[in-house]
Amino acid sequence: MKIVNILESTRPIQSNIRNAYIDFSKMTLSLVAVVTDVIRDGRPVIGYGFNSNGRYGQGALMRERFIPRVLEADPASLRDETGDNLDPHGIWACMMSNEKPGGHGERSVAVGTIDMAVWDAVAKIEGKPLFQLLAERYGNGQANPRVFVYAAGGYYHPGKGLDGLRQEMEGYLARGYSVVKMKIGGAPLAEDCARIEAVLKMLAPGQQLAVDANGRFDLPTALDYGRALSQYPLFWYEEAGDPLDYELQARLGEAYAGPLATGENLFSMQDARNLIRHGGMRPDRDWLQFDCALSYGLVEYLRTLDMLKDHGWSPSRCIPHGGHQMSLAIAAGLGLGGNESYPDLFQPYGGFPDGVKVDNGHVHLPPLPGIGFEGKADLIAEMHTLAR
Ligand SMILES: O=C([O-])CC(=O)C(=O)O
Ligand SMILES: [Mg+2]
Repeated sequence: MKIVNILESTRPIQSNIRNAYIDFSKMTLSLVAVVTDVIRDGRPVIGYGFNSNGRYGQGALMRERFIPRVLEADPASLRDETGDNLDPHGIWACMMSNEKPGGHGERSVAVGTIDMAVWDAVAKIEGKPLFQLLAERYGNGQANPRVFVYAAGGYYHPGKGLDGLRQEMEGYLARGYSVVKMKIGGAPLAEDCARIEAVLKMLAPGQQLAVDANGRFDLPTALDYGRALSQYPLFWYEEAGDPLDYELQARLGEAYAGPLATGENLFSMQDARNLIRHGGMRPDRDWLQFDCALSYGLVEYLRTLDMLKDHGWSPSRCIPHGGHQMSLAIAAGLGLGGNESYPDLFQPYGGFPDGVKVDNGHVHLPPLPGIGFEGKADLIAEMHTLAR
């Protein structure tokens, strides 16, 4: 068996929201299809992938380097030891041939997006859900398809105001989420505190709020916010400072007792390891948000999970950024703490298979072959425009 083609296309996911750092008025992503010559139910098996919001489409890199390397390789070097399926690790090594170490953000999104499509194809060829395949190959053999999810939103939005924020959060809570997240750092501290208090007042026992500064603060501002936020029972305080400022993260962790979260903008095992080595993150309460779709894919994420284990961290402290089904599958297969979701944003890419309901902050993944994209009608329709 072999890969016969890899297609990519840049697709819009723009909206008029804003976080503390960027607006999403021109946001795009790359959609990828890995077409194989394996036939199932009379059709070729095609794996699909896409990158998470926040980093734009990656077509140029894919077309110039990563796709030709795979298509020009000896197909035998990309198969697993059975010869009947692809080897994601071999394909990853092929994509990364003639690439120097370091500088990960330059290519980690392009590689991670193709890697997602490869895993989708591998699980479909095996005829099982990716979460089950992962539990069998890398986990304890037993997947847990019930996964914690939280609702991310609470963006700054022209004319939104406190009423708009409350309405948005009410919608998430009514849909069964128990944790909701909102942006901070895009308004003065006093205004952000008023926004936070407006949401906290709506929460019932067992429901919690997380806040996300998107890397906006210098150390004094991160600490000022930390002092103000410590009066609230927050689920977490996310990405206070620049993602690569491990010293800031460590100083904040000494001053702020509540849970901190970060990692969505760390794009390799080595960067994640620097956070663990130097960022003062606390394995008993903090959260790690590395997103495989931005950071070289699941092949690299497996290395990151190994690194975490070596440093005494449980995979249950990981709740990835991005709100895609790939991380849901990893969470169910390998025991992550849950996954982000954007109930009303970045559609049709985010979310769950049709009919999956959030119940008490959890979803139950249906046993669809692959990552599960075929279970989401609007998403698979978009994917079919690329290849079917
Ligand atoms: O606003 C964004 O860039 C997305 C983000 O930080 C998140 O989902 O945590
Ligand atoms: Mg974030």
